[in-house]
Amino acid sequence: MYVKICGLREPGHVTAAVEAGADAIGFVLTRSPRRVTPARARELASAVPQHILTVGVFAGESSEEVRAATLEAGLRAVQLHGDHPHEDFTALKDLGVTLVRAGAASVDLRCGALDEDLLIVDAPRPGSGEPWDWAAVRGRPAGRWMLAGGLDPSNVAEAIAAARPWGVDVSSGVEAGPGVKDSGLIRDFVAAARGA
Ligand SMILES: O=C(O)c1ccccc1N[C@@H]1O[C@H](COP(=O)(O)O)[C@@H](O)[C@H]1O
Repeated sequence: MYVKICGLREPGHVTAAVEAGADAIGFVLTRSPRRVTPARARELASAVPQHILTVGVFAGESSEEVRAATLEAGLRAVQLHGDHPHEDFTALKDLGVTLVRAGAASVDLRCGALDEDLLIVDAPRPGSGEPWDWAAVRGRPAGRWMLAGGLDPSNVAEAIAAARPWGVDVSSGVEAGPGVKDSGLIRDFVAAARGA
């Protein structure tokens, strides 16, 4: 089970995610209580070993803005939320980073449909921590897609059983309060996802 921990802002929480065995760590570079600057993301990502994917999270920025922030932060993946057209993915191909498309269950759920490398199937409001009907995406074609939206250490095993994803992605569910991560919850989440 591939596990991504998103919205990290403090070095101690990055260390907790690395030590817990996360496969990917996300830095939010768009409007959110978890937003960091590209410079801060670079600083935080410098402590992440090469085998863990560092991801910049965007929602609605232009491909030029995404490109500039990703290069400044030195990240290895770009995650685009919302209705980004195919052209945005095409325009970012030459960055040489992993492209992640994130959208609600109502969008085109075929991974690769817009030339992305990974897909995230999320709640209607990303980063809200609101659970949704995870079982609604069960039976979709197998592929590199992550389930997100309202996951936490106590429900991730149930969500995996319901949706049967390739991976899971969490932000709010490993926080003590809005935008404030909790190292214990990060450890619990990774363990629960891997034990599912
Ligand atoms: O985490 C955020 O603040 C965020 C803001 C804007 C777009 C995406 C964001 N995070 C992504 O949202 C889901 C997780 O949401 P939840 O809080 O666990 O319910 C996941 O895809 C994050 O990468």
